[in-house]
Amino acid sequence: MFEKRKVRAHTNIALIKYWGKADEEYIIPLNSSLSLTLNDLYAETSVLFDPALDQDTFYLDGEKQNGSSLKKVQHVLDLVRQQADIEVKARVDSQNFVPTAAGLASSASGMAALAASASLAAGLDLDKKDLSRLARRGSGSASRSIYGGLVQWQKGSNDADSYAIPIDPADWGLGMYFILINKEQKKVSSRSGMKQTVETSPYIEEWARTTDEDVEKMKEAIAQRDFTQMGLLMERSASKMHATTLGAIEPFTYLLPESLHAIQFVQALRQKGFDCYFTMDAGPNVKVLIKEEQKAAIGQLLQEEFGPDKILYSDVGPDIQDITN
Ligand SMILES: O=C(O)C[C@@](O)(CF)CCOP(=O)(O)OP(=O)(O)O
Repeated sequence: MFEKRKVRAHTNIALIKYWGKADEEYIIPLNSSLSLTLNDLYAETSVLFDPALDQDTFYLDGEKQNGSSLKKVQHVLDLVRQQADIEVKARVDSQNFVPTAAGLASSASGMAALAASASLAAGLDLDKKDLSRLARRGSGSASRSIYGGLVQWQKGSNDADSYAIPIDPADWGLGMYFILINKEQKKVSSRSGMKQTVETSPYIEEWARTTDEDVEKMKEAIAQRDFTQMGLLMERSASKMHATTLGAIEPFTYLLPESLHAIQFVQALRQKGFDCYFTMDAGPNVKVLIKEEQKAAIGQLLQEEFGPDKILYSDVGPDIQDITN
């Protein structure tokens, strides 16, 4: 009756950030965003709808999950059951293929892989647009992991028109370094961080108003293959996003002192003539967009400064893949 399906989806890092929801239930964002899908960080998720099960079960890296992570998975399973007109419970197994370094597993790849494997396992054959919409309901940034390369999540205004579209395969020599900052403080999740910011920060309106414009400028820079403009727009977006949290009540920041050190080191490399630009998300790690041709030189300098175990590299990743064996 039902067969198990398995999908691999890759992590994406936003160059122009998604930060804030216009609608919490449908995860409609305040602004459009634009990301780069990465090859070396991905999730593989399998789903089997099984009439013998009396409840959904979810295993993450072999550990049975309960609480909020199970609820997020069940939310996507319920949407799939609605669309497929079935009531059957499912077993979900998800594995994160990220270097053991903490804080790199992203809900984006996991939720995108879940949306695709669950819909296939329920007998639905959604196109990429509808897969992106379904993944979005699991986690906003997951809507972008349906595609490889450079991807825009067009904010839309409702469930039907808020989804990602591929912008550029980015097969012209881009790459990204991760500087892994050790984490002392408990991480504020992106979901709760953006909620608090939307509700209390005076800067959120300006964030939303200017970010759609930033997406258009980024698309122009991509079309021109203007790496410098891409890098500058990316740094401004990350800085603007993190500025909004400092205006929240109560103020908070994802930056640790080591994050600032890393940012200043990246900017110092630029003064020395390297093409490298930073970005940051809802955590202290610093990501560095580079040209693949400078990978060795920049990598060596980063490893010397931060230690080889704190530096990871990924080149550009592909669309989601059905890997049902
Ligand atoms: O990725 C970006 O555009 C920027 C961020 O990573 C933060 F810096 C936001 C990711 O938010 P997500 O985890 O998707 O939130 P959800 O919709 O509440 O699940």
